[in-house]
Amino acid sequence: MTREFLKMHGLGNDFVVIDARQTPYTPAEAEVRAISDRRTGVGCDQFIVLEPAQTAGTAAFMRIRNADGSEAAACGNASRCVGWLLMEESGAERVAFETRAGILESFRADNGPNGGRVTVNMGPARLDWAQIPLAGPDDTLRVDVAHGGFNGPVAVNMGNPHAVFFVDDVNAVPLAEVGPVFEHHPAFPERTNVEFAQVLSPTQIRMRVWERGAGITSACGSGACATAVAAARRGLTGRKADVILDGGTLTIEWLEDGTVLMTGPIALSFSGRLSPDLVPAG
Ligand SMILES: N[C@@H](CCC[C@H](N)C(=O)O)C(=O)O
Repeated sequence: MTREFLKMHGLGNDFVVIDARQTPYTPAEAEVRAISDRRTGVGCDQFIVLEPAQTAGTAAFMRIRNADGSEAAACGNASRCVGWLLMEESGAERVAFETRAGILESFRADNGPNGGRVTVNMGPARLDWAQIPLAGPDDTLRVDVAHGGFNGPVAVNMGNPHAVFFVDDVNAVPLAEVGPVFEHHPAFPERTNVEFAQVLSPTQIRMRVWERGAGITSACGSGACATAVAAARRGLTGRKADVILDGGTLTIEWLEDGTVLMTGPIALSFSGRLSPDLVPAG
């Protein structure tokens, strides 16, 4: 059976979205990798499957797979895309849906072109070493890892692990070289997303990302949240900041209740049908 899909993105961080609320779909790792492949498949950073809601009051369960087939508990940009889809479907101004990281609430920030800007509450930023998780007790404000002249990142869990390095010049960071080293560093037993951030002002941060399971992407929503939380924890910014990524800008606010709001544009690029050729035999 072939499946219909939507291709969506937030700031160029792109997703194949499959609605499996009526007909179950649990693709194997090899199938996710084949569909995510940009040369031979549809191509995407993350592969999103909407499953039936598991909790009363939620519209769906959002399952998140990285391009390498691994599963993630959080994806900020896909959450904004899925929030928009579910609001379009119901006509409601707010929607709640579930991820492995918990129940998220999303609402429209404005009604601009092609979906406008959408906000999602990503839930609490978790800051204890065991919640990141780190391999052992350490100060999450300056984790004891170093490579290639970079050291002491701030660790934040936004439903998924992040290591945020503050640097003087984000454009000078050899991301493709150092990103995978920190992603697979033994200090992070579940691997980690890796962000390099340059504070431009108390309300503006420039950030580039190496995503766990996907590599360099043009934006990472949970990474932008982690970066804003990390900057506020270090006293470099206030609790609200614009995070400027390669693909555009997200506005992040770390609320006093510990949860994090993220606002930015979403876009629906096209829809299609998966070719059976993309499903590896066996
Ligand atoms: N692009 C995402 C994050 C996707 C998951 C991440 N690579 C992980 O493995 O944790 C976002 O917008 O947050």
